[in-house]
Amino acid sequence: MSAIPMERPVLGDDEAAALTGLAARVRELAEATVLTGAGAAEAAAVADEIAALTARLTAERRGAPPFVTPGERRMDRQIANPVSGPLNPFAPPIGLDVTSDGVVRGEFTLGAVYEGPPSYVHGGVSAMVLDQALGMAAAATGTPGMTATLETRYRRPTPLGVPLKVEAKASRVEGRKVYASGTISAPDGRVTVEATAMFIMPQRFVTSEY
Ligand SMILES: CCCCCCCC/C=C\CCCCCCCC(=O)SCCNC(=O)CCNC(=O)[C@H](O)C(C)(C)COP(=O)(O)OP(=O)(O)OC[C@H]1O[C@@H](n2cnc3c(N)ncnc32)[C@H](O)[C@@H]1OP(=O)(O)O
Repeated sequence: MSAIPMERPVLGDDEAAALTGLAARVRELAEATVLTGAGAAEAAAVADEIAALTARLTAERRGAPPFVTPGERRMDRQIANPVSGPLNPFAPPIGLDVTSDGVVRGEFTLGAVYEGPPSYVHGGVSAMVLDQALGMAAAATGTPGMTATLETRYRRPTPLGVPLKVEAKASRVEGRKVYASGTISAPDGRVTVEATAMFIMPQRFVTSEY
């Protein structure tokens, strides 16, 4: 049971492009917010202006994030995904490609809003990125599933503000279970985080068209 309904409006190209542009500006706003030295009075004034903008957007409010018509991959319809979704200001967003042999790859840079230990990426953010990449690798086998287990091993701190790579691949499928592994690596090629995961296609989805 979720408070957000399953049914989704599907955006046309123009609206998806406009909302993607809006999300990009909000992403910049989030970074500007954590880095600004504007001072108390200016910060309060900007907060009032942003509240007015939020009210404008909320005037026409959907009950759930919209989808787009997917291309080749059904998983691409979730344009508001918090890792890869260009419509989601919380997402970096990370473009994740799936090769014909099922390897998921992406390059990305994480800024100050994702900081955990000073100057390094928050471990939960790394886990989220890996969950998405490994989940897509699992889905590429033809058996998409929910994360049942996700184990992360943080080998070295992951630096902010430099180009990182994520890579993932499924290793085996056992009925409704898919096992996958992957890494995040730093610009020097050294792995900073390793992950293994198991995804399970819920029984209720086995006969559905998902
Ligand atoms: C059609 C697919 C629909 C999914 C769509 C996903 C989108 C894919 C598309 C695009 C990829 C994008 C990538 C996304 C990446 C991010 C994904 C997430 O963040 S998912 C959110 C976090 N995960 C949860 O919230 C799960 C919560 N848990 C559950 O819903 C259930 O527990 C679930 C589905 C994991 C299993 O439920 P059961 O009812 O289907 O499974 P039972 O029949 O009880 O068990 C089957 C077997 O699995 C084992 N099992 C079940 N849960 C386990 C667990 N957590 N750990 C280990 N084993 C487990 C059981 O022991 C059993 O094993 P034995 O067959 O008897 O050997």
